[in-house]
Amino acid sequence: MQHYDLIIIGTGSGNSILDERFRGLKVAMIERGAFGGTCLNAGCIPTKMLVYTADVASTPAHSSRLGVDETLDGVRWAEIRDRIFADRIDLIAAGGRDYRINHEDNSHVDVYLGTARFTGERQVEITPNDGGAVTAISADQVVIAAGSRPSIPDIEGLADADYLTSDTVMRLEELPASMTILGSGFVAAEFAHVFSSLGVAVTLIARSAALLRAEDADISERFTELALGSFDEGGTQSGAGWDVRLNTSTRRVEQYDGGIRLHVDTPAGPGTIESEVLLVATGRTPNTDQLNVAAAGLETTESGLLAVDEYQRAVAGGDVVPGVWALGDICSPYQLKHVANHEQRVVQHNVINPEQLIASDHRFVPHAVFSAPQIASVGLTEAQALERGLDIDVARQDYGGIAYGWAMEDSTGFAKLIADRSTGLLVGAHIIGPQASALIQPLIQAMSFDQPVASLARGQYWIHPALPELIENALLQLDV
Ligand SMILES: Cc1cc2nc3c(=O)[nH]c(=O)nc-3n(C[C@H](O)[C@H](O)[C@H](O)COP(=O)(O)OP(=O)(O)OC[C@H]3O[C@@H](n4cnc5c(N)ncnc54)[C@H](O)[C@@H]3O)c2cc1C
Ligand SMILES: NC(=O)c1ccc[n+]([C@@H]2O[C@H](COP(=O)([O-])OP(=O)(O)OC[C@H]3O[C@@H](n4cnc5c(N)ncnc54)[C@H](O)[C@@H]3O)[C@@H](O)[C@H]2O)c1
Repeated sequence: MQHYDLIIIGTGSGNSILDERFRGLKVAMIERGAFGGTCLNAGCIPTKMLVYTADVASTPAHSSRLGVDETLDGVRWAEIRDRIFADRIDLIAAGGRDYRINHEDNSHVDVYLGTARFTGERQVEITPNDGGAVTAISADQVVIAAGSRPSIPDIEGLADADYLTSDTVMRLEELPASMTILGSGFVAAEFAHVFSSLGVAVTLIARSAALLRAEDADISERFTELALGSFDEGGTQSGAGWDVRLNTSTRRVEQYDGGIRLHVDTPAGPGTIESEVLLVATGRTPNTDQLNVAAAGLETTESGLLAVDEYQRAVAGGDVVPGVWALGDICSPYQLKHVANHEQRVVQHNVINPEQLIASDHRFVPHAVFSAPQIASVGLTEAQALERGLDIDVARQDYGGIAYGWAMEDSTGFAKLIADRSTGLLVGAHIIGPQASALIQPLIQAMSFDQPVASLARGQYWIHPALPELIENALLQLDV
């Protein structure tokens, strides 16, 4: 059995571990799919390239409020798709693979294109993609960066239906006339915006009474109102145009010639929903179940995440499993690329500095949902802060109350800040509206560096009359 200093399973965030400090190590890198993993090939990057395109395509729907009448003359799907994949992403993935396999920088690296599975402690067998013979290898250290995959609910008929997931929907040959999206989380919210803006009739199915239920309740409520199209104060940022079915559970899925039929239970009774395609967007499952982790003496949590400590070391039965590290979606409940990147830097440091371990910082993990409108969030929701018994003050500032918000005629967006009276520090920030993902950054910074609300608000200039005045005005309302 070939022995290595280091095995890395997965080339998403795992691909960034190797730098010049690893040149002295003999490394095996294993990848069963496209180089670069989910973010590059089927996640953050292509979705945001589509979201920006959708933002542009949807401006005519909103421009008349400014006295500008626009029309959308057409959408060239094949061109949009190929600009993203054929012209950019697929080239980067192929280039990354070629670099690891052929470049002299990587003469210390063996790349195995196949599926890894543990057979013992730090022992792995690889089934090659090309059908060749299974290879067994071992190493002193193993980094598990094998990510997650779309989870498919156990609904009668679904497994036999020709459904789409985030892995396949972006590469469709043609735009469908209609699409049902099962789920109401991140993926559903982003693709509903993308495909409805490109002219697809989108039906969104939510099991509960609100979309994006994990957000602060005010944010989830506003997003749901807008998606339903029932917000009537101008409704200019509305994602309306989606057919939103709340409190709806799916009993059975049936494929028919030309489409897919869902048999659903709704508050009004049983019914059916038909569309040309079905996108399943019901969460992601960590890939631990496919790795035979028990054979390596590794443990998983109830939700299937690989158990790790704050240094990203695998743990089992409360003890550290020597020489095994993990990062990203395989072990992280956040399932976000910036978290995977952070954990990758921690693992990278710790593998080569075993005497000076550094810990991951998960104190203030932000996220953004790139839908219509955008949402961004960091820290506690109001309900979580109250549950913790914090003495909080809450401020809410509308985009419509600041100069740039007037310029945009925004009547639906707002920022909600939550601060702890006992410390004068922010504990949560939530924004719904244009550029939310960019506007939230100074608040993440303040929380990460313990900057009090008062000095954040008045210890710096805020450019007038720019959009960040939304944040300045919200901060000034806080009585902490
Ligand atoms: C549609 C979508 C949009 C997203 N948008 C965002 C966003 O805007 N912002 C954000 O922060 N996050 C976003 N995410 C989440 C983000 O993509 C992930 O959190 C991130 O890519 C996880 O990185 P990772 O390195 O842990 O795993 P991955 O990038 O998934 O890498 C794991 C790699 O391991 C390989 N692998 C798995 N099992 C094996 C095996 N047994 N043998 C060999 N190889 C194996 C896989 O093929 C894969 O290449 C999005 C996700 C999706 C699905
Ligand atoms: N902008 C971003 O950062 C971004 C974008 C896309 C995805 N992601 C990451 O990918 C992960 C996966 O996204 P997602 O939207 O698939 O998951 P999610 O956890 O955000 O949402 C899952 C949705 O599916 C529903 N659901 C679960 N089981 C169901 C069932 N049996 N029947 C019907 N509905 C069901 C849930 O109620 C929820 O609405 C996210 O958690 C996120 O971390 C991030």
